[in-house]
Formats: sequence, structure tokens, C-alpha cells
Amino acid sequence: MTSTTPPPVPALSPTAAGPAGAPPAVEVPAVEVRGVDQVFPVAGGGQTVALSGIDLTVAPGEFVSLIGPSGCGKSTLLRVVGDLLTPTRGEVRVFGQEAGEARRAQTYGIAFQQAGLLEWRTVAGNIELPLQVHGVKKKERRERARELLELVGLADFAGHWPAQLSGGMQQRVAIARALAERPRLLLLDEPFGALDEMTRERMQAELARIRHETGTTVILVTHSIPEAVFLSDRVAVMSPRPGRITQLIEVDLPGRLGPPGESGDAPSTDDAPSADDVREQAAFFAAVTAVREALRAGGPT
Ligand SMILES: Nc1ncnc2c1ncn2[C@@H]1O[C@H](COP(=O)(O)OP(=O)(O)OP(=O)(O)O)[C@@H](O)[C@H]1O
Repeated sequence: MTSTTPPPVPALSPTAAGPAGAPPAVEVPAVEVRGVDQVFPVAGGGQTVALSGIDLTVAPGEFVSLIGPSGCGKSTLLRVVGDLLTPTRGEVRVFGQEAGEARRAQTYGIAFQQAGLLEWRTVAGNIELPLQVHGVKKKERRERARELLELVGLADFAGHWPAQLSGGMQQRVAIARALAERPRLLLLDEPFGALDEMTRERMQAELARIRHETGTTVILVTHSIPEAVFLSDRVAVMSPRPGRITQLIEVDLPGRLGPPGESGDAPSTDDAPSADDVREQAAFFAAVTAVREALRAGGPT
């Protein structure tokens, strides 16, 4: 006899629960990329198909890395998300807005491999620049720059000139500047690519902490498998050109710092395992292997 017991009603997740009687509130993704192609014309005729049929959804507060062989379109995809490039086909929405609207609403913070600091402005002056451009009053700018310098561990360097800082310190200033307007989405293109290995690992730990403290959604372009695994909730593996996302690999490292309030077994920044401990976990090596195999399966790197 067939059971007539109704299936259990699934518990509503906090994001799906609306007020009594109201339809459930659906969480708006931080980023939605649908069917994006990017084609560049080539001088003398012809074209380069940089991206083909890209679909990607990033949840609020999530950290996603883009990894793939050189020239596969990682930076192009980041630029499309950041409205620095209009896709040939397809659609991008950022926190429910069309990408151009999101840019005008100052949703983005962007940092690239070169820190790109203005040599004639002090460290604090560089961080204040986007605020100044948008008319924020001097006192408020000073206060925000002070907070950000604290956040990136450069509280004593406000009055220094960029040329007086190491590469790693300059990159921290660039990240502080990208965070100045409290963006909901941080786009990072190889921000640690020019740094030596030790500095790079330290910066990765800093970025994990900054993300944990600010709750910012992050998309990172990187060539480094361990970097992607250390930082990301998911790693998007891309094929050689034309770039497609061939696999999305979830990374779950016990106790690692995650978004605010979701730090796994780690109750606070102080009690979280050290970055070195995270990098020595079996789960870390397993995720590195999974990404490496996905890259190999996608074609030559
Ligand atoms: N503005 C442009 N005009 C023409 N072609 C471009 C342009 N930007 C990128 N491309 C081409 O698109 C392809 C993807 O470039 P992109 O820089 O996105 O790759 P990538 O994966 O970030 O590379 P890398 O890892 O080497 O930095 C490359 O073939 C590149 O030459």
C-alpha cells in the first residue's frame, strides 16, 4: 500500500523566510552572469573569441576565484562583471542591478596586479582619492582612511609616500583604496602576482581576514592554485580560449575564516587556525589536486 504521509515540509532558510503571509524573500545574488560571449575584433580582420557562453552566479559574501590558462579570458570576465567592458552577448547583473547601474551606485571596488598608486599623494591621500572624487567631506575622508589603514595593518604609514613602501605594502594600500567606499563587491585581478612567495602568502592571509571582517563579496583572478584554494569558497576553472567555465569546485577547509558569522569551527579571528595550519590540512591538498585535475582536463595550461 502506498503511504499517504505527506513529505516533510523543508525548514525555511533565514533568507527564504518572509514576514507572515508575505511571499518568501528570495536572496538576490551578488553577481549573475548569463550567456556571456566576448568577441574582440583583430587588426586586419578576423576576431578573437575571448569568452563563450559564460554562466556564473556568486552569492552575497561569497569568495570566488577564476583560474585557467594564460589568455583564457579571466581578466576579460572580471572586466565584464565590473562594467569596464560591455559583453558582445549576454547579461550581467550585480546585486540585482544591471552592471552599469551597479557601477554608478559605487557597488564595486577594483584592484589590479599593479597597485597603481599616485606617487604624488601620500598613502592616506591615495586611499581618500575615490572619496574626494565623490565629494566626501575632508573630516570623514580622514576618518575612513584611518580605519582602512588600521584594517590593512598600515596605521603608521598614513603620511608616507608610495615609493617609501614595499610592493606588498603598496598592494595593501591599493586594496584599502578599493574598499574606501564600502563596496559590496571587490574585483581583484592578480593583486599579489608581482610579490615574492612569502609576501604573497602573508597577503592572502590578510585578504582572508579583511573579507571575514567586512563581509564583502570577492571575485579574484589568479594563476595560483594554492592561492585560489586558500581564499575561495568556490574556484571557477576555465578552459583555454575561448574561455568557458568547465568546473566549479567547492572548497571547504575546516575552521578557515569565512564570511562574517560563518567561520566554520572558528568562533573568532583570534581563535581561527593559522594560515599555515589551513595550508597543511589534508582538505587543502585534496582541493589543490581537484583544481589541478580540472585544469588538466580542460586542456593545456
Ligand atoms: N581589448 C582587447 N582587444 C583585443 N583582444 C583582447 C582584448 N582584451 C583581451 N583580448 C584577448 O582576449 C583573450 C583573453 O584575454 P584575457 O586578458 O582576458 O586573458 P587572461 O586569462 O586574463 O590572461 P592572463 O592569464 O595571461 O592574464 C586573449 O587572447 C587576449 O589577447
